[in-house]
Amino acid sequence: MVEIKNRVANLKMFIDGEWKESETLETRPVINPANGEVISYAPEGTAADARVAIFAARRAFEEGVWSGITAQERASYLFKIADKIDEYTDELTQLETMDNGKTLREAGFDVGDAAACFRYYAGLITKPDGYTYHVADPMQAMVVREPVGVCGLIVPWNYPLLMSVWKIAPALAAGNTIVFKPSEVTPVTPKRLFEIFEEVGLPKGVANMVMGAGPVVGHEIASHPEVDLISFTGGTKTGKHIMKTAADTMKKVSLELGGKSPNIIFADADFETAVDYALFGIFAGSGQVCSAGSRILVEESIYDKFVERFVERAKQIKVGSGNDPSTEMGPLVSKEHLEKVLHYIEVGKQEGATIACGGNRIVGNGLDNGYFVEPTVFVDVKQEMRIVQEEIFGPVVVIQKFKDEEEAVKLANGTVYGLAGGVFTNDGAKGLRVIKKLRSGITWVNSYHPTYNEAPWGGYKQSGIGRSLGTFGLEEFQEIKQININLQVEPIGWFSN
Ligand SMILES: NC(=O)c1ccc[n+]([C@@H]2O[C@H](COP(=O)([O-])OP(=O)(O)OC[C@H]3O[C@@H](n4cnc5c(N)ncnc54)[C@H](O)[C@@H]3O)[C@@H](O)[C@H]2O)c1
Ligand SMILES: C[N+](C)(C)CC=O
Repeated sequence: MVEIKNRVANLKMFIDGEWKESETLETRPVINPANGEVISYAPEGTAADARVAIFAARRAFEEGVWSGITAQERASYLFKIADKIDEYTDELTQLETMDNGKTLREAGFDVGDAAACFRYYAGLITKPDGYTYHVADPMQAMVVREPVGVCGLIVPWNYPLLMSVWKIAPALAAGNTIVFKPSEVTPVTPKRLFEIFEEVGLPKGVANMVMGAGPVVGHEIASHPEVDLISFTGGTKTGKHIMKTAADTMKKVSLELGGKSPNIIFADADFETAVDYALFGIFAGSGQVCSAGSRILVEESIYDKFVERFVERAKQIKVGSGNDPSTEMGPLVSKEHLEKVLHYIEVGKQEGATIACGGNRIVGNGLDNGYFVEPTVFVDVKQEMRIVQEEIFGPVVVIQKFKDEEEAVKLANGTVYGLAGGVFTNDGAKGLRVIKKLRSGITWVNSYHPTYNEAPWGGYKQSGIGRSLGTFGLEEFQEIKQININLQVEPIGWFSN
Protein backbone atom coordinates (compact mmCIF):
# COMPACT_ATOMS: atom_id res chain seq x y z
CA MET A 1 0.00 0.00 0.00
CA VAL A 2 2.92 2.38 0.70
CA GLU A 3 4.09 1.70 -2.83
CA ILE A 4 0.62 2.55 -4.20
CA LYS A 5 0.43 5.74 -2.13
CA ASN A 6 3.79 6.85 -3.55
CA ARG A 7 2.41 6.28 -7.01
CA VAL A 8 -0.32 8.86 -6.59
CA ALA A 9 1.90 11.51 -4.99
CA ASN A 10 2.69 14.55 -7.10
CA LEU A 11 0.43 14.15 -10.09
CA LYS A 12 1.70 16.09 -13.05
CA MET A 13 0.62 16.77 -16.60
CA PHE A 14 2.51 15.30 -19.54
CA ILE A 15 3.20 17.89 -22.21
CA ASP A 16 5.71 17.55 -25.04
CA GLY A 17 7.42 14.64 -23.34
CA GLU A 18 7.83 16.35 -19.97
CA TRP A 19 6.05 16.19 -16.62
CA LYS A 20 4.69 19.61 -15.76
CA GLU A 21 2.86 21.54 -13.08
CA SER A 22 0.12 23.95 -14.05
CA GLU A 23 1.55 27.31 -15.17
CA THR A 24 -0.13 28.82 -12.09
CA LEU A 25 1.15 26.02 -9.81
CA GLU A 26 -2.42 25.62 -8.62
CA THR A 27 -3.63 22.14 -7.72
CA ARG A 28 -6.88 20.39 -6.87
CA PRO A 29 -7.29 17.57 -4.33
CA VAL A 30 -8.05 14.07 -5.56
CA ILE A 31 -10.36 12.25 -3.17
CA ASN A 32 -10.77 8.56 -2.42
CA PRO A 33 -14.58 8.18 -2.57
CA ALA A 34 -14.57 5.24 -0.16
CA ASN A 35 -13.40 7.38 2.76
CA GLY A 36 -13.25 11.01 1.66
CA GLU A 37 -9.46 11.14 2.13
CA VAL A 38 -7.26 13.27 -0.09
CA ILE A 39 -5.02 10.83 -1.96
CA SER A 40 -3.22 13.32 -4.11
CA TYR A 41 -3.21 16.76 -5.66
CA ALA A 42 -3.53 17.22 -9.40
CA PRO A 43 -2.35 20.25 -11.38
CA GLU A 44 -5.14 22.68 -12.15
CA GLY A 45 -4.26 23.16 -15.79
CA THR A 46 -5.14 26.37 -17.61
CA ALA A 47 -6.08 27.30 -21.15
CA ALA A 48 -2.45 28.34 -21.63
CA ASP A 49 -1.28 24.87 -20.52
CA ALA A 50 -3.70 23.36 -23.01
CA ARG A 51 -2.33 25.56 -25.79
CA VAL A 52 1.25 24.43 -25.08
CA ALA A 53 0.06 20.83 -25.39
CA ILE A 54 -1.87 21.57 -28.58
CA PHE A 55 1.16 23.19 -30.23
CA ALA A 56 3.38 20.29 -29.15
CA ALA A 57 0.90 17.84 -30.70
CA ARG A 58 0.71 19.95 -33.86
CA ARG A 59 4.49 20.10 -34.19
CA ALA A 60 4.81 16.34 -33.63
CA PHE A 61 2.13 15.71 -36.23
CA GLU A 62 3.69 17.98 -38.85
CA GLU A 63 7.17 16.54 -38.26
CA GLY A 64 5.79 13.10 -39.00
CA VAL A 65 7.48 11.46 -36.01
CA TRP A 66 4.34 9.37 -35.59
CA SER A 67 2.20 9.67 -38.72
CA GLY A 68 5.32 9.23 -40.84
CA ILE A 69 6.44 5.90 -39.41
CA THR A 70 5.00 2.65 -40.65
CA ALA A 71 1.80 1.15 -39.24
CA GLN A 72 3.90 -1.82 -38.18
CA GLU A 73 6.17 0.45 -36.12
CA ARG A 74 3.22 2.20 -34.48
CA ALA A 75 1.70 -1.18 -33.75
CA SER A 76 4.86 -2.31 -32.00
CA TYR A 77 4.59 0.66 -29.62
CA LEU A 78 0.95 -0.22 -28.91
CA PHE A 79 1.85 -3.84 -28.22
CA LYS A 80 4.52 -2.66 -25.78
CA ILE A 81 1.97 -0.45 -24.03
CA ALA A 82 -0.39 -3.42 -23.72
CA ASP A 83 2.41 -5.53 -22.25
CA LYS A 84 3.19 -2.84 -19.69
CA ILE A 85 -0.48 -2.58 -18.70
CA ASP A 86 -0.42 -6.33 -18.11
CA GLU A 87 2.80 -6.06 -16.14
CA TYR A 88 1.29 -3.36 -13.89
CA THR A 89 -2.16 -4.93 -13.61
CA ASP A 90 -2.24 -5.17 -9.82
CA GLU A 91 -1.04 -1.64 -9.35
CA LEU A 92 -3.40 -0.17 -11.97
CA THR A 93 -6.29 -2.09 -10.45
CA GLN A 94 -5.64 -0.74 -6.98
CA LEU A 95 -5.15 2.79 -8.29
CA GLU A 96 -8.42 2.65 -10.21
CA THR A 97 -10.26 1.51 -7.11
CA MET A 98 -8.69 4.25 -5.03
CA ASP A 99 -9.43 6.92 -7.61
CA ASN A 100 -12.94 5.98 -8.72
CA GLY A 101 -14.22 3.77 -5.90
CA LYS A 102 -15.17 0.79 -8.05
CA THR A 103 -14.50 -2.66 -6.68
CA LEU A 104 -11.19 -4.38 -7.27
CA ARG A 105 -13.04 -6.96 -9.34
CA GLU A 106 -14.54 -4.29 -11.61
CA ALA A 107 -11.24 -2.41 -11.86
CA GLY A 108 -9.41 -5.64 -12.72
CA PHE A 109 -11.73 -6.22 -15.68
CA ASP A 110 -11.15 -2.66 -16.89
CA VAL A 111 -7.37 -3.06 -16.76
CA GLY A 112 -7.55 -6.31 -18.74
CA ASP A 113 -9.87 -4.68 -21.30
CA ALA A 114 -7.50 -1.71 -21.61
CA ALA A 115 -4.54 -3.95 -22.53
CA ALA A 116 -6.73 -5.89 -24.97
CA CYS A 117 -7.90 -2.66 -26.62
CA PHE A 118 -4.31 -1.58 -27.36
CA ARG A 119 -3.61 -5.03 -28.81
CA TYR A 120 -6.76 -4.94 -30.92
CA TYR A 121 -5.85 -1.62 -32.55
CA ALA A 122 -2.19 -2.62 -32.89
CA GLY A 123 -3.41 -5.56 -34.95
CA LEU A 124 -6.08 -3.69 -36.88
CA ILE A 125 -3.87 -0.85 -38.10
CA THR A 126 -1.61 -3.23 -40.00
CA LYS A 127 -4.51 -4.74 -41.96
CA PRO A 128 -5.53 -3.67 -45.50
CA ASP A 129 -7.90 -0.71 -45.35
CA GLY A 130 -8.21 0.92 -48.78
CA TYR A 131 -10.58 0.57 -51.71
CA THR A 132 -10.22 0.77 -55.46
CA TYR A 133 -13.07 1.77 -57.78
CA HIS A 134 -14.01 0.84 -61.31
CA VAL A 135 -14.59 4.31 -62.72
CA ALA A 136 -14.60 5.52 -66.31
CA ASP A 137 -11.44 4.81 -68.28
CA PRO A 138 -8.67 5.87 -68.25
CA MET A 139 -8.86 6.66 -64.56
CA GLN A 140 -7.85 4.50 -61.64
CA ALA A 141 -9.68 5.66 -58.52
CA MET A 142 -8.82 4.59 -55.02
CA VAL A 143 -9.27 5.57 -51.42
CA VAL A 144 -6.66 5.72 -48.72
CA ARG A 145 -7.12 6.45 -45.03
CA GLU A 146 -5.02 9.09 -43.33
CA PRO A 147 -4.77 10.39 -39.79
CA VAL A 148 -6.96 13.39 -39.01
CA GLY A 149 -4.18 15.34 -37.29
CA VAL A 150 -4.30 16.65 -33.74
CA CYS A 151 -7.06 14.92 -31.79
CA GLY A 152 -8.59 16.34 -28.60
CA LEU A 153 -9.75 13.52 -26.35
CA ILE A 154 -11.94 14.33 -23.33
CA VAL A 155 -13.16 11.61 -20.95
CA PRO A 156 -15.35 11.19 -17.85
CA TRP A 157 -14.68 9.72 -14.42
CA ASN A 158 -16.66 6.48 -14.45
CA TYR A 159 -14.05 4.37 -16.27
CA PRO A 160 -10.98 6.56 -15.87
CA LEU A 161 -8.58 4.11 -17.48
CA LEU A 162 -10.80 2.28 -19.96
CA MET A 163 -12.57 5.31 -21.43
CA SER A 164 -9.14 6.91 -21.96
CA VAL A 165 -7.88 3.82 -23.75
CA TRP A 166 -10.96 3.53 -25.97
CA LYS A 167 -9.92 6.87 -27.48
CA ILE A 168 -6.15 6.87 -27.18
CA ALA A 169 -5.55 3.42 -28.70
CA PRO A 170 -7.39 4.01 -32.01
CA ALA A 171 -6.25 7.65 -32.24
CA LEU A 172 -2.58 6.67 -31.94
CA ALA A 173 -2.98 3.58 -34.11
CA ALA A 174 -4.29 5.78 -36.91
CA GLY A 175 -1.21 8.03 -36.72
CA ASN A 176 -2.70 11.05 -34.98
CA THR A 177 -1.13 13.04 -32.19
CA ILE A 178 -3.29 13.70 -29.13
CA VAL A 179 -4.16 16.20 -26.46
CA PHE A 180 -5.96 14.24 -23.79
CA LYS A 181 -7.94 15.53 -20.82
CA PRO A 182 -8.92 13.15 -18.02
CA SER A 183 -11.77 13.99 -15.70
CA GLU A 184 -10.67 16.35 -12.97
CA VAL A 185 -12.25 13.88 -10.53
CA THR A 186 -10.16 10.84 -11.57
CA PRO A 187 -6.75 11.75 -12.98
CA VAL A 188 -4.75 8.97 -11.27
CA THR A 189 -4.80 6.00 -13.66
CA PRO A 190 -4.67 8.24 -16.75
CA LYS A 191 -1.47 9.70 -15.34
CA ARG A 192 -0.08 6.19 -14.78
CA LEU A 193 -0.97 5.35 -18.40
CA PHE A 194 1.06 8.32 -19.61
CA GLU A 195 4.00 7.11 -17.53
CA ILE A 196 3.75 3.92 -19.55
CA PHE A 197 3.79 5.96 -22.78
CA GLU A 198 7.00 7.56 -21.57
CA GLU A 199 8.44 4.20 -20.58
CA VAL A 200 7.89 2.67 -24.01
CA GLY A 201 9.44 5.75 -25.61
CA LEU A 202 6.59 7.38 -27.54
CA PRO A 203 8.16 10.30 -29.43
CA LYS A 204 7.88 13.70 -27.74
CA GLY A 205 4.68 15.58 -28.40
CA VAL A 206 2.74 12.58 -29.72
CA ALA A 207 0.69 12.01 -26.55
CA ASN A 208 -0.01 14.98 -24.29
CA MET A 209 -2.15 15.10 -21.17
CA VAL A 210 -3.56 18.26 -19.64
CA MET A 211 -5.49 18.07 -16.38
CA GLY A 212 -7.99 20.62 -15.13
CA ALA A 213 -11.56 21.84 -15.30
CA GLY A 214 -13.79 21.02 -18.25
CA PRO A 215 -14.91 24.58 -18.95
CA VAL A 216 -11.26 25.72 -18.94
CA VAL A 217 -8.98 23.03 -20.37
CA GLY A 218 -11.73 21.06 -22.14
CA HIS A 219 -13.13 24.23 -23.67
CA GLU A 220 -9.72 25.29 -24.96
CA ILE A 221 -9.24 21.91 -26.62
CA ALA A 222 -12.74 21.97 -28.14
CA SER A 223 -12.37 25.50 -29.50
CA HIS A 224 -8.73 25.69 -30.60
CA PRO A 225 -8.22 25.91 -34.38
CA GLU A 226 -5.13 23.69 -34.26
CA VAL A 227 -7.21 20.77 -32.96
CA ASP A 228 -8.71 18.85 -35.89
CA LEU A 229 -11.02 16.47 -34.06
CA ILE A 230 -12.79 16.17 -30.73
CA SER A 231 -13.68 12.81 -29.32
CA PHE A 232 -15.72 13.28 -26.18
CA THR A 233 -17.27 10.92 -23.67
CA GLY A 234 -19.44 12.38 -20.93
CA GLY A 235 -22.83 13.87 -20.20
CA THR A 236 -25.27 14.83 -22.96
CA LYS A 237 -25.43 18.44 -21.78
CA THR A 238 -21.63 18.78 -22.00
CA GLY A 239 -21.65 16.97 -25.35
CA LYS A 240 -24.06 19.51 -26.81
CA HIS A 241 -21.86 22.35 -25.59
CA ILE A 242 -18.77 20.74 -27.10
CA MET A 243 -20.49 20.17 -30.42
CA LYS A 244 -21.48 23.83 -30.61
CA THR A 245 -17.99 24.95 -29.59
CA ALA A 246 -16.28 22.66 -32.10
CA ALA A 247 -18.56 23.89 -34.91
CA ASP A 248 -16.72 27.22 -35.15
CA THR A 249 -13.60 25.47 -36.42
CA MET A 250 -15.52 22.64 -38.12
CA LYS A 251 -13.75 19.88 -36.21
CA LYS A 252 -14.69 16.29 -36.69
CA VAL A 253 -16.74 15.40 -33.62
CA SER A 254 -17.60 12.12 -31.99
CA LEU A 255 -19.70 12.02 -28.86
CA GLU A 256 -20.36 9.14 -26.46
CA LEU A 257 -23.03 10.48 -24.15
CA GLY A 258 -25.53 9.56 -21.49
CA GLY A 259 -28.30 7.00 -21.43
CA LYS A 260 -31.46 5.81 -19.71
CA SER A 261 -31.45 2.34 -21.11
CA PRO A 262 -34.37 -0.09 -21.02
CA ASN A 263 -34.07 -3.70 -19.99
CA ILE A 264 -37.19 -5.56 -21.16
CA ILE A 265 -38.17 -8.77 -19.38
CA PHE A 266 -40.82 -10.97 -21.03
CA ALA A 267 -42.78 -13.54 -19.04
CA ASP A 268 -41.28 -16.41 -21.06
CA ALA A 269 -37.73 -15.48 -20.09
CA ASP A 270 -35.63 -17.66 -17.83
CA PHE A 271 -36.75 -15.92 -14.62
CA GLU A 272 -33.65 -16.21 -12.42
CA THR A 273 -31.35 -15.36 -15.34
CA ALA A 274 -33.37 -12.23 -16.07
CA VAL A 275 -33.33 -11.12 -12.42
CA ASP A 276 -29.61 -11.76 -12.21
CA TYR A 277 -28.74 -9.74 -15.31
CA ALA A 278 -31.16 -6.98 -14.37
CA LEU A 279 -29.32 -6.57 -11.05
CA PHE A 280 -25.99 -6.54 -12.85
CA GLY A 281 -27.41 -4.15 -15.44
CA ILE A 282 -28.12 -1.42 -12.92
CA PHE A 283 -25.93 -2.01 -9.87
CA ALA A 284 -22.59 -2.85 -11.55
CA GLY A 285 -20.33 0.15 -11.13
CA SER A 286 -22.85 1.50 -8.59
CA GLY A 287 -25.05 2.43 -11.53
CA GLN A 288 -22.40 4.83 -12.85
CA VAL A 289 -22.28 3.11 -16.22
CA CYS A 290 -23.43 4.88 -19.38
CA SER A 291 -25.29 1.80 -20.57
CA ALA A 292 -26.85 0.99 -17.16
CA GLY A 293 -30.20 -0.77 -17.45
CA SER A 294 -31.83 1.90 -15.34
CA ARG A 295 -35.36 1.22 -16.60
CA ILE A 296 -36.51 -2.34 -16.13
CA LEU A 297 -39.71 -3.09 -18.07
CA VAL A 298 -41.46 -6.27 -16.96
CA GLU A 299 -44.41 -8.07 -18.58
CA GLU A 300 -47.41 -7.68 -16.32
CA SER A 301 -48.03 -11.40 -15.66
CA ILE A 302 -44.67 -11.72 -13.84
CA TYR A 303 -44.33 -8.14 -12.62
CA ASP A 304 -45.08 -8.70 -8.92
CA LYS A 305 -42.98 -11.84 -8.73
CA PHE A 306 -40.11 -10.08 -10.50
CA VAL A 307 -40.19 -7.02 -8.21
CA GLU A 308 -40.30 -9.22 -5.13
CA ARG A 309 -37.29 -11.30 -6.19
CA PHE A 310 -35.34 -8.30 -7.53
CA VAL A 311 -35.83 -6.36 -4.29
CA GLU A 312 -34.95 -9.40 -2.19
CA ARG A 313 -31.64 -9.72 -4.01
CA ALA A 314 -30.92 -5.96 -4.22
CA LYS A 315 -31.13 -5.77 -0.43
CA GLN A 316 -28.43 -8.44 -0.15
CA ILE A 317 -25.85 -6.61 -2.25
CA LYS A 318 -22.80 -5.99 -0.09
CA VAL A 319 -21.95 -2.31 -0.33
CA GLY A 320 -18.58 -1.09 0.91
CA SER A 321 -15.09 0.03 0.07
CA GLY A 322 -13.98 -1.25 -3.30
CA ASN A 323 -10.73 -2.31 -1.67
CA ASP A 324 -12.46 -4.96 0.41
CA PRO A 325 -12.51 -8.10 -1.76
CA SER A 326 -15.93 -9.06 -0.37
CA THR A 327 -17.52 -5.79 -1.54
CA GLU A 328 -20.01 -6.14 -4.38
CA MET A 329 -20.88 -2.47 -4.91
CA GLY A 330 -18.62 0.49 -4.18
CA PRO A 331 -19.32 4.15 -3.44
CA LEU A 332 -20.32 6.92 -5.81
CA VAL A 333 -17.40 8.80 -7.23
CA SER A 334 -17.66 12.12 -5.36
CA LYS A 335 -19.57 14.07 -2.76
CA GLU A 336 -21.04 16.21 -5.51
CA HIS A 337 -22.30 13.16 -7.36
CA LEU A 338 -23.63 11.62 -4.14
CA GLU A 339 -25.71 14.77 -3.62
CA LYS A 340 -27.00 14.61 -7.18
CA VAL A 341 -28.13 10.99 -6.79
CA LEU A 342 -29.75 11.65 -3.38
CA HIS A 343 -31.52 14.62 -4.93
CA TYR A 344 -32.98 12.39 -7.64
CA ILE A 345 -34.24 9.99 -4.97
CA GLU A 346 -36.06 12.93 -3.36
CA VAL A 347 -37.45 13.95 -6.76
CA GLY A 348 -38.80 10.42 -7.24
CA LYS A 349 -40.54 10.52 -3.89
CA GLN A 350 -42.03 13.92 -4.61
CA GLU A 351 -43.23 12.72 -8.00
CA GLY A 352 -45.23 10.03 -6.20
CA ALA A 353 -43.17 6.95 -6.97
CA THR A 354 -42.81 4.26 -4.31
CA ILE A 355 -39.47 3.12 -2.97
CA ALA A 356 -39.47 -0.67 -2.89
CA CYS A 357 -36.03 -0.75 -1.29
CA GLY A 358 -33.09 1.52 -0.49
CA GLY A 359 -33.34 5.26 -0.91
CA ASN A 360 -30.71 6.31 1.61
CA ARG A 361 -27.09 7.22 2.01
CA ILE A 362 -25.25 4.46 3.88
CA VAL A 363 -23.49 5.39 7.09
CA GLY A 364 -22.04 3.32 9.93
CA ASN A 365 -19.68 0.35 9.70
CA GLY A 366 -16.82 2.65 8.72
CA LEU A 367 -18.64 4.05 5.69
CA ASP A 368 -19.53 7.46 7.19
CA ASN A 369 -16.96 9.43 5.22
CA GLY A 370 -17.51 7.64 1.94
CA TYR A 371 -20.16 8.32 -0.68
CA PHE A 372 -22.31 5.20 -0.40
CA VAL A 373 -25.95 4.87 -1.46
CA GLU A 374 -28.22 1.87 -0.97
CA PRO A 375 -29.33 -0.05 -4.05
CA THR A 376 -32.60 1.75 -4.68
CA VAL A 377 -35.69 0.49 -6.49
CA PHE A 378 -38.64 2.66 -7.50
CA VAL A 379 -42.01 1.20 -8.48
CA ASP A 380 -45.38 2.86 -9.23
CA VAL A 381 -43.68 5.14 -11.70
CA LYS A 382 -45.16 6.98 -14.65
CA GLN A 383 -43.34 7.38 -17.95
CA GLU A 384 -43.26 11.17 -17.73
CA MET A 385 -41.58 11.26 -14.31
CA ARG A 386 -38.09 12.73 -14.15
CA ILE A 387 -36.73 9.56 -12.53
CA VAL A 388 -37.88 7.67 -15.62
CA GLN A 389 -36.71 10.22 -18.17
CA GLU A 390 -33.41 11.55 -16.80
CA GLU A 391 -30.07 9.86 -16.32
CA ILE A 392 -29.44 9.51 -12.57
CA PHE A 393 -26.13 7.67 -12.95
CA GLY A 394 -26.34 5.93 -9.61
CA PRO A 395 -27.69 2.72 -8.06
CA VAL A 396 -31.29 3.76 -8.69
CA VAL A 397 -33.65 1.83 -10.93
CA VAL A 398 -37.29 2.13 -11.93
CA ILE A 399 -39.34 -1.00 -12.61
CA GLN A 400 -42.25 -0.49 -14.99
CA LYS A 401 -45.00 -2.81 -16.17
CA PHE A 402 -46.02 -3.52 -19.79
CA LYS A 403 -48.81 -5.63 -21.26
CA ASP A 404 -47.50 -6.55 -24.72
CA GLU A 405 -44.62 -6.16 -27.15
CA GLU A 406 -45.98 -2.95 -28.59
CA GLU A 407 -46.21 -1.25 -25.22
CA ALA A 408 -42.77 -2.51 -24.21
CA VAL A 409 -41.21 -0.94 -27.31
CA LYS A 410 -43.12 2.30 -26.83
CA LEU A 411 -41.97 2.67 -23.22
CA ALA A 412 -38.42 1.58 -24.08
CA ASN A 413 -38.08 4.21 -26.80
CA GLY A 414 -39.83 6.88 -24.77
CA THR A 415 -36.87 9.00 -23.66
CA VAL A 416 -34.47 11.33 -25.46
CA TYR A 417 -31.70 8.76 -25.03
CA GLY A 418 -30.80 5.76 -27.18
CA LEU A 419 -27.63 4.22 -25.91
CA ALA A 420 -28.31 0.59 -24.95
CA GLY A 421 -31.09 -1.90 -24.32
CA GLY A 422 -31.70 -5.51 -23.35
CA VAL A 423 -34.45 -8.03 -24.02
CA PHE A 424 -35.00 -11.23 -22.03
CA THR A 425 -37.13 -13.91 -23.67
CA ASN A 426 -36.87 -17.52 -24.71
CA ASP A 427 -38.65 -16.73 -27.99
CA GLY A 428 -35.80 -15.99 -30.40
CA ALA A 429 -37.98 -14.35 -33.03
CA LYS A 430 -39.62 -12.09 -30.46
CA GLY A 431 -36.21 -11.13 -29.06
CA LEU A 432 -34.94 -10.04 -32.44
CA ARG A 433 -38.24 -8.38 -33.38
CA VAL A 434 -38.15 -6.20 -30.29
CA ILE A 435 -34.43 -5.45 -30.53
CA LYS A 436 -34.90 -4.27 -34.12
CA LYS A 437 -37.50 -1.78 -32.94
CA LEU A 438 -35.31 -0.33 -30.20
CA ARG A 439 -33.79 3.03 -31.05
CA SER A 440 -30.52 2.11 -29.34
CA GLY A 441 -26.97 1.64 -30.52
CA ILE A 442 -25.97 -1.30 -28.31
CA THR A 443 -28.34 -4.16 -27.53
CA TRP A 444 -28.31 -7.57 -25.92
CA VAL A 445 -30.67 -10.54 -25.98
CA ASN A 446 -30.65 -12.56 -22.75
CA SER A 447 -27.61 -10.65 -21.52
CA TYR A 448 -26.68 -7.19 -20.35
CA HIS A 449 -23.55 -5.04 -20.42
CA PRO A 450 -20.78 -6.99 -22.15
CA THR A 451 -18.64 -4.86 -24.45
CA TYR A 452 -16.20 -6.11 -27.04
CA ASN A 453 -13.19 -4.36 -28.51
CA GLU A 454 -14.18 -5.81 -31.88
CA ALA A 455 -17.74 -4.39 -31.95
CA PRO A 456 -18.91 -0.77 -32.29
CA TRP A 457 -20.10 1.13 -29.24
CA GLY A 458 -22.26 4.25 -29.38
CA GLY A 459 -25.72 5.70 -29.18
CA TYR A 460 -28.76 6.78 -31.16
CA LYS A 461 -30.66 10.00 -30.46
CA GLN A 462 -29.19 12.17 -27.69
CA SER A 463 -26.82 9.41 -26.59
CA GLY A 464 -24.26 10.46 -29.11
CA ILE A 465 -22.73 10.64 -32.52
CA GLY A 466 -20.22 8.20 -33.95
CA ARG A 467 -18.90 4.93 -32.59
CA SER A 468 -16.05 3.73 -30.42
CA LEU A 469 -14.29 0.39 -30.79
CA GLY A 470 -14.05 -2.00 -33.70
CA THR A 471 -13.26 -0.82 -37.21
CA PHE A 472 -15.84 1.96 -36.77
CA GLY A 473 -13.89 3.31 -33.80
CA LEU A 474 -10.71 3.49 -35.87
CA GLU A 475 -12.46 5.24 -38.74
CA GLU A 476 -13.53 8.04 -36.39
CA PHE A 477 -9.85 8.95 -36.22
CA GLN A 478 -9.18 8.76 -39.95
CA GLU A 479 -9.75 11.00 -42.94
CA ILE A 480 -10.67 9.39 -46.23
CA LYS A 481 -8.77 10.57 -49.27
CA GLN A 482 -9.90 9.89 -52.82
CA ILE A 483 -7.00 9.49 -55.26
CA ASN A 484 -7.59 9.46 -59.01
CA ILE A 485 -4.72 8.48 -61.29
CA ASN A 486 -4.95 9.24 -64.98
CA LEU A 487 -3.56 6.28 -66.88
CA GLN A 488 -3.54 8.10 -70.22
CA VAL A 489 -1.46 11.23 -69.75
CA GLU A 490 -2.21 13.52 -72.71
CA PRO A 491 -4.00 16.85 -73.28
CA ILE A 492 -7.76 16.70 -72.84
CA GLY A 493 -8.56 19.23 -75.60
CA TRP A 494 -11.60 20.73 -73.84
CA PHE A 495 -10.83 24.23 -75.11
CA SER A 496 -10.10 24.62 -78.80
CA ASN A 497 -7.12 27.01 -78.37
N1 LIG B 1 -21.78 6.73 -24.06
C1 LIG B 1 -20.69 6.29 -23.44
O1 LIG B 1 -19.97 5.42 -23.93
C2 LIG B 1 -20.34 6.84 -22.08
C3 LIG B 1 -19.31 6.21 -21.36
C4 LIG B 1 -18.99 6.71 -20.09
C5 LIG B 1 -19.70 7.79 -19.56
N2 LIG B 1 -20.68 8.39 -20.27
C6 LIG B 1 -21.46 9.50 -19.72
O2 LIG B 1 -20.61 10.35 -18.94
C7 LIG B 1 -21.40 11.02 -17.97
C8 LIG B 1 -20.71 11.00 -16.62
O3 LIG B 1 -19.44 11.56 -16.71
P1 LIG B 1 -19.08 13.06 -16.22
O4 LIG B 1 -19.98 13.47 -15.11
O5 LIG B 1 -17.62 13.12 -16.06
O6 LIG B 1 -19.49 13.89 -17.53
P2 LIG B 1 -19.21 15.42 -17.84
O7 LIG B 1 -19.89 15.71 -19.12
O8 LIG B 1 -19.49 16.28 -16.68
O9 LIG B 1 -17.61 15.48 -18.02
C9 LIG B 1 -16.94 14.69 -18.96
C10 LIG B 1 -15.64 15.38 -19.33
O10 LIG B 1 -15.94 16.60 -19.96
C11 LIG B 1 -15.22 17.65 -19.37
N3 LIG B 1 -15.99 18.88 -19.54
C12 LIG B 1 -16.94 19.38 -18.71
N4 LIG B 1 -17.38 20.57 -19.19
C13 LIG B 1 -16.71 20.80 -20.34
C14 LIG B 1 -16.74 21.86 -21.29
N5 LIG B 1 -17.54 22.92 -21.16
N6 LIG B 1 -15.92 21.78 -22.36
C15 LIG B 1 -15.11 20.71 -22.53
N7 LIG B 1 -15.02 19.70 -21.64
C16 LIG B 1 -15.83 19.73 -20.57
C17 LIG B 1 -15.04 17.19 -17.94
O11 LIG B 1 -13.99 17.88 -17.32
C18 LIG B 1 -14.76 15.72 -18.12
O12 LIG B 1 -13.41 15.52 -18.45
C19 LIG B 1 -22.72 10.28 -17.93
O13 LIG B 1 -23.69 11.05 -18.59
C20 LIG B 1 -22.44 9.00 -18.72
O14 LIG B 1 -23.56 8.42 -19.31
C21 LIG B 1 -21.01 7.93 -21.52
C1 LIG C 1 -18.75 1.63 -22.08
N1 LIG C 1 -18.64 1.23 -20.70
C2 LIG C 1 -19.73 0.36 -20.35
C3 LIG C 1 -17.37 0.53 -20.50
C4 LIG C 1 -18.59 2.43 -19.93
C5 LIG C 1 -19.79 3.24 -19.92
O1 LIG C 1 -19.99 3.99 -19.00
